[in-house]
Amino acid sequence: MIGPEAGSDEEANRERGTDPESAASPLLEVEDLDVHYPITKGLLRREVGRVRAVDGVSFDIERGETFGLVGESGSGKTTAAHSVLGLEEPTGGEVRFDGQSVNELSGAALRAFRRRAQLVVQDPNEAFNPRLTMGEAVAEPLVLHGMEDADRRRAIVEDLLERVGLSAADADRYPHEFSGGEKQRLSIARALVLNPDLIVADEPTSALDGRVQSDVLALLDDVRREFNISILFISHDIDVVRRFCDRVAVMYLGEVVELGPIENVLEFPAHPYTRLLLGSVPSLDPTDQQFERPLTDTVPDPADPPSGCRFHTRCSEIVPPEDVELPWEQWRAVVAFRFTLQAGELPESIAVETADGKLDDATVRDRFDLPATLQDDAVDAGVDQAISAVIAGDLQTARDRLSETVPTVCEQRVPTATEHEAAHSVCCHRYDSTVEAEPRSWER
Ligand SMILES: Nc1ncnc2c1ncn2[C@@H]1O[C@H](COP(=O)(O)OP(=O)(O)OP(=O)(O)O)[C@@H](O)[C@H]1O
Repeated sequence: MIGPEAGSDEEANRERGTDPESAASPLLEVEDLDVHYPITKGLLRREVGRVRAVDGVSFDIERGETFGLVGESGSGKTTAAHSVLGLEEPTGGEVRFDGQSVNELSGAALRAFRRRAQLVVQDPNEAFNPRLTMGEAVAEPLVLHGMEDADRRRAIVEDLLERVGLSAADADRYPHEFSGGEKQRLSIARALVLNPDLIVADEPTSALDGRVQSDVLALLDDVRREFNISILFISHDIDVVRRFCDRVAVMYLGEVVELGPIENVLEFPAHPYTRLLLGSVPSLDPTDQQFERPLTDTVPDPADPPSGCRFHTRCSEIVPPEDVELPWEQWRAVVAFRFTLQAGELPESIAVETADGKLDDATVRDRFDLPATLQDDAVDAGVDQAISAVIAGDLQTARDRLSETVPTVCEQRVPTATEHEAAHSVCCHRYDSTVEAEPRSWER
């Protein structure tokens, strides 16, 4: 073993989860996790709202598995990761490690957990004290956990440095003498020194260049295999997750919208948000189909998330009301108009022309790809009124008119997780048998 000596075999087995009873359950279980941050106001710090950074998130991680959490910045990945490590107290739900609730751990059990679950952060420059040699830095957790024998610490550190592709002599060098990639290798060595069962890697390669990124990913993969370590891998980059993870959960505004085996989710993405993330990965193949753009680029504020499906304000697959009869392109143009106005993303030219009193119906239609007449009479009338309101500079009336004209189930009901394929679930109304809408086809 790499780290400090364990006690009895039974204890060691229990700690590493290799006794038959604990090995049967996942190493990590995250159940209905909420982390809400209060928004306060005034001297008395009165709570006026909450940032729902993580909202009802559930997933498991098996022993030796690499599980990815992917989503845009602000989707709640880091907050979820910090709760897994017990660094952030959940507002609701539970994190269980080897069957035990992380937030109820204390004394020896808490110390054991701190040993068994380690964090590797994004920026290796922040991870090391410039005044400590790398040997001292990597050995620090051993000291904190009571290993007094300096020769033994040194032997463990030298062995680890070689395992992560550096040399034993590097133990005597200081952080500034290493490149970013080498420092990230050293962070991994430090995470390994206590013989962990779980490594939480928060964007571990996003501060590194392409080639170095691949080397660090390969190293993480090697140590996972060699030591049967589970990895919770956090990234905004779906392509990195594809190369590295066994399963993935896609997060949007604090919620998991799709979860399943990596090849399944990324080859047959069911959720429009997953499709959007995949579409934003540039393809080397020019014959690849271009994906539909989101309705708007504005990511809503997690302190005030949209009702129903949180993605509906950007979703290019948003479900039309049952009584609306429009060709797909017209429906898409109408909802893009609606949610662009709602997000306040009015094109600058329109804002200027409104102020000058020069805006007319044809210009608004042109900017929003709206035809002169829409095929559905009721929608046509509502859009006419909304355009008149935009020309008059009354955006609130325009928004109200459009939300009355094209209400959608996506804003009215919260979608629940539906089984899409084996072990693959998706939260989208298009997969709900009670909603009159089929999933749209996906081709890459
Ligand atoms: N301590 C805090 N107080 C208030 N809001 C917070 C706090 N920490 C995070 N948030 C908010 O919670 C949301 C989720 O943040 P988080 O850092 O978990 O997202 P992320 O997906 O990891 O994004 P990034 O990749 O940018 O770190 C964001 O809107 C963020 O502003």
